[in-house]
Amino acid sequence: MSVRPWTAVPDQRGRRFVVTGATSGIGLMTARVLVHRGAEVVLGVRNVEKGAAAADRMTGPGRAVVERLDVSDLASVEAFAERVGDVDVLVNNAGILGVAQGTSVDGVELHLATNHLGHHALALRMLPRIGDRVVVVSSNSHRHGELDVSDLGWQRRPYKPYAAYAASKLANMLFLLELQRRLTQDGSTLRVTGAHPGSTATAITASSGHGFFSWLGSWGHQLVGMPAWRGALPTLYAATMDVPGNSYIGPHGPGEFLGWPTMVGRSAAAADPALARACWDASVELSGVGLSLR
Ligand SMILES: NC(=O)c1ccc[n+]([C@@H]2O[C@H](COP(=O)([O-])OP(=O)(O)OC[C@H]3O[C@@H](n4cnc5c(N)ncnc54)[C@H](O)[C@@H]3O)[C@@H](O)[C@H]2O)c1
Repeated sequence: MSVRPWTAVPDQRGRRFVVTGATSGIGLMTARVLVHRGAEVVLGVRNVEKGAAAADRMTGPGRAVVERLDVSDLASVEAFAERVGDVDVLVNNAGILGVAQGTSVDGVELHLATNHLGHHALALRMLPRIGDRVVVVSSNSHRHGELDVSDLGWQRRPYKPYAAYAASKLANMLFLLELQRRLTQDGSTLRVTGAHPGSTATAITASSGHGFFSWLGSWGHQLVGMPAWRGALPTLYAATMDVPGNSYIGPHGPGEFLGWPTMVGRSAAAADPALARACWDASVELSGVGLSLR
């Protein structure tokens, strides 16, 4: 398959976005490009000083505003969703990888709480005020993910940081599938799209493990990973181009490293409607937030 180079993010004047985790890496670059193309972008960030410094460096006809958001904390998600107002697009980007076993303030395993559950709650709380679409930033690591909905806290299995990351990224894919299914069933025209950045040299490996192999993996990632502008392209494509709901956009090219945004495949588990429903039900139970379009 030949895929044409794409960097032409359409004019975004008059459009409003939320990007979570916009102080570094792919989220920072996504927000920066959107502001450059004329959008107003709400940066949902844990550290508002860092957010303000990032916003100051964004130039263009658009503008960036900073709002506090700890996506691993369901109370913070609720407060953010109440403050943020109407948007066209929510980009669920914030993420952590390979951290030591731990739980969020709500008692949920940290990868699941940050990468999936907080974003599930955020999207569902904001949905009545979203005009166009929700973008789920997942990863092809979802292919290695196994989601045991009866043991989301890793109580009955030995905890493995990368397995927990992959499971949370599979949960992202299942959320994409199930939210789109429910919206379509309810007659909504809202779209849900997914993105896989490809291997990108960002800070995400900085918090993962401290052993030799973690260090080696992190170092290798920095050495061979794409620059953040390139890793942001699938997200920008999924957020701004006219693609159908449930599209999953990633780089097409040699391995994970180069290539231009296009539709890419997903694992069988990520397309399993029964698993998507089970993940949805478990997430609603943990977060207390379900689907309401009003
Ligand atoms: N870098 C890669 O190779 C790669 C590959 C596939 C998928 N991804 C995905 O891309 C997304 C962005 O990652 P990145 O590589 O830019 O990493 P990064 O570490 O540079 O950025 C992650 C951002 O999320 C924020 N964040 C983390 N926990 C948060 C919380 N509780 N509340 C609010 N913000 C929080 C961080 O502060 C940071 O701004 C993640 O979802 C990741 O899984 C990255």
